[in-house]
Amino acid sequence: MELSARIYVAGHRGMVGSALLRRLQQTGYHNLVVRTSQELDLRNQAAVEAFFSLERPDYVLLAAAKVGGIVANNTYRADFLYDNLMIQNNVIKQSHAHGVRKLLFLGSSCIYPKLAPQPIKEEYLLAGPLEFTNEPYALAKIAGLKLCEAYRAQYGCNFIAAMPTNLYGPGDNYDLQTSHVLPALMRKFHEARERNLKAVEIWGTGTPRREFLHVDDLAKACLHLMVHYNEAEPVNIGTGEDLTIKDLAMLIKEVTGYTGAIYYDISKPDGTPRKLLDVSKMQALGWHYSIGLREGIESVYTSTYTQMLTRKGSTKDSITA
Ligand SMILES: NC(=O)c1ccc[n+]([C@@H]2O[C@H](COP(=O)([O-])OP(=O)(O)OC[C@H]3O[C@@H](n4cnc5c(N)ncnc54)[C@H](OP(=O)(O)O)[C@@H]3O)[C@@H](O)[C@H]2O)c1
Ligand SMILES: C[C@@H]1O[C@H](OP(=O)(O)OP(=O)(O)OC[C@H]2O[C@@H](n3cnc4c(=O)[nH]c(N)nc43)[C@H](O)[C@@H]2O)[C@@H](O)[C@H](O)[C@@H]1O
Repeated sequence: MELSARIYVAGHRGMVGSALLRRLQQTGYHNLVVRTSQELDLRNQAAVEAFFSLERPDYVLLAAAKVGGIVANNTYRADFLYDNLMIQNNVIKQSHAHGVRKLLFLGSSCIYPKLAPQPIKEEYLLAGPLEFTNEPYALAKIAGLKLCEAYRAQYGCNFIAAMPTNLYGPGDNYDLQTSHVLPALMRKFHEARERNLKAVEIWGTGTPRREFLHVDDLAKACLHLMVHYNEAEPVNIGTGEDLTIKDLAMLIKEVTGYTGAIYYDISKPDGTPRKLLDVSKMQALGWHYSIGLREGIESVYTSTYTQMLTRKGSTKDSITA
């Protein structure tokens, strides 16, 4: 990608989109195209066509989606399926219609079967039933990666698909009902310490295992793929290491300095028992993560906590959002 190329970052205000924007700017790309969802609702087919006709980007990074944790996915099942299908169908189709040279589609590790062999290889896709709680979202993401594959087969489009593991970092969602586990526990432990609460509630049994990648590492991986990868098959992006939710809670409890008790609400779903990605394909392409989990959690907590103290950043960044 030439530094002068017109690059559209869809979802630039999100956790991933903003990390992509930071990385592109740090790398010297200066012809970047962005729109908020208020300026351009990507579910609106005519509006997306008009946008592409006006802006004619050379490259597209598709990081716009309806995203949330296990309870949000299981609550807003129709919205997670419909919104994500509409967003990706419109952006991928208009990217073809307007001659975009390369598009990166972001899926998720939840596309794989609930009980896939671990670590999960890309070829395990569709080899078994999905996890119920996020099946709508997973089906949308599978449709997105298949649509990229189909445009490549039929029209020769260079549309590639990355499957990131669970992510965290600046700009994460801290709403306790819709967020993912890591930001949720960071907020819960922080507020419990601030309010001197006796105990913190963890959802589920604490036994599921999860892999976590800092979003700045993901952004580097995405740009690496934009430069070095031109194949149809999706590529897993992760650390190749996981831990139990219980151990994650212990780590976040230690980082936040909370000293109270923990209890488990087993009425909440555990979801997939484990979804550790096989990251050998990405390693073969010459990329490896660099931000360790403890280091990443400490840096996110410190920066978010400082922002909250100085009342900076959008409410989304604030622990008390
Ligand atoms: N977070 C994770 O753990 C994780 C893991 C694997 C994969 N991913 C993937 O990474 C991508 C980004 O996730 P994220 O965590 O960055 O999510 P996020 O923080 O919620 O950001 C999502 C972005 O999508 C935009 N958006 C949503 N609906 C839209 C619409 N109708 N029209 C236009 N824009 C819309 C939002 O724009 P506004 O801010 O302007 O409203 C927002 O900036 C998604 O494809 C997700 O599936 C995320
Ligand atoms: C990457 C994302 O993975 C998501 O699955 P998934 O990791 O289970 O989503 P999370 O919401 O991160 O939950 C991971 C695990 O953490 C447990 N957990 C414990 N305490 C909490 C809490 O306070 N909040 C949350 N949110 N979880 C909590 C939760 O029950 C589950 O077993 C998919 O739903 C998305 O679609 C996406 O694919």
